[in-house]
Amino acid sequence: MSNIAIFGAGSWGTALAQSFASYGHQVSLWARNIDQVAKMNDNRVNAHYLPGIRLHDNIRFTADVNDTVGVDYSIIAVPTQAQRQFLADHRDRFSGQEPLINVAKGLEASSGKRLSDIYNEVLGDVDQRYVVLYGPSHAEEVGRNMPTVLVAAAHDEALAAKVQQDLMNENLRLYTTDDVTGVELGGALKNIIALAIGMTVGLGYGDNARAALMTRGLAEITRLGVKSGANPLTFLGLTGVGDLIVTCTSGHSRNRTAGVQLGQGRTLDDVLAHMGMVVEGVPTTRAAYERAKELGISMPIVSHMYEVLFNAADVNQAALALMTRSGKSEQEDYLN
Ligand SMILES: NC(=O)c1ccc[n+]([C@@H]2O[C@H](COP(=O)([O-])OP(=O)(O)OC[C@H]3O[C@@H](n4cnc5c(N)ncnc54)[C@H](O)[C@@H]3O)[C@@H](O)[C@H]2O)c1
Ligand SMILES: O=P(O)(O)OC[C@H](O)CO
Repeated sequence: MSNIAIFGAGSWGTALAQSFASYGHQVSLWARNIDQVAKMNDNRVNAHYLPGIRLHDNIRFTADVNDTVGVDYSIIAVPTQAQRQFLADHRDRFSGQEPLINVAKGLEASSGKRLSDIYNEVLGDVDQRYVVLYGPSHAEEVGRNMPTVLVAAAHDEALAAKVQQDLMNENLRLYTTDDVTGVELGGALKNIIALAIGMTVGLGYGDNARAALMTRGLAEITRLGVKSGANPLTFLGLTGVGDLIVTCTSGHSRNRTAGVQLGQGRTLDDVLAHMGMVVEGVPTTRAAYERAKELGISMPIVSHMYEVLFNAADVNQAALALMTRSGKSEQEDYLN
């Protein structure tokens, strides 16, 4: 059994802590907020982020990162836009040898960078320690040990295999891959499509529109991914199609929920102010839009989402513009 530190006691960090602790691992769950740590210690519940679940006795709570030195794995569940500062603030803590498992999904809005790039920039070359653990997974289910299947991606295939061997349990099956780029892009970009799907729900569109958006959204994700060096097959796997399906169809999805509210006519500021949880698709839309421009690739859904989110474009007009683009061959432009 492993000693695991999890940084970020939001819904995802807490759910993973519960899953690992339930199967015998010792988990230290770090939160930046001392009051939250005190409450979790007293009540063994994360009332805001994962209500209704009694947290396992193998989890200890701390607000001190240095209280977690010497663990076998560090898992970072801090939201994407906060990770650069978080790593920089605690650079010494992360200068050890243990694998660093990132579970946040997104691209940095200010730079368009993937999280593996940010880790290398802030901590030095950590490619041989870096793992990304993604796949179709909502905290509300993982926290209840409901069957879930993820992918551990690492440049070092032996490391991915070790994570699989050490952390897999009967309700959390892990596959491995060395396609870090593909996994990171699939997990980040699906959030934009979930926002778009939510908007169609809010607007009262039907199932046909949602199936089309998921399918053509996957084409855009694959196009950006392959241009960035990813394996196209990754986007047919758990961190591509799999994550797209769960986020676009589940009532648990934060991005889809935010999209529904936008489709109902609420403003972005209002929606984000009342979500109470991170909506990674919003900053990632900005990053993906800029990346697509840089790489010279066509991402029409992402472009219209950018206009709707950041330039107050009308969402019905955006849908009409997508529907009335010039006729295309389905496969011809798939990767261009
Ligand atoms: N919730 C899920 O089901 C789920 C599943 C898979 C992946 N993820 C990913 O995990 C990441 C976290 O998502 P979440 O759902 O737990 O978010 P959340 O909104 O539930 O929680 C975010 C947590 O991060 C903390 N935080 C915010 N800014 C911080 C900072 N500057 N420094 C340190 N801590 C900070 C908050 O206090 C909170 O504890 C996201 O990238 C998300 O895409 C979430
Ligand atoms: O579906 P969301 O928007 O809550 O995102 C959470 C996870 O990334 C789903 O795998």
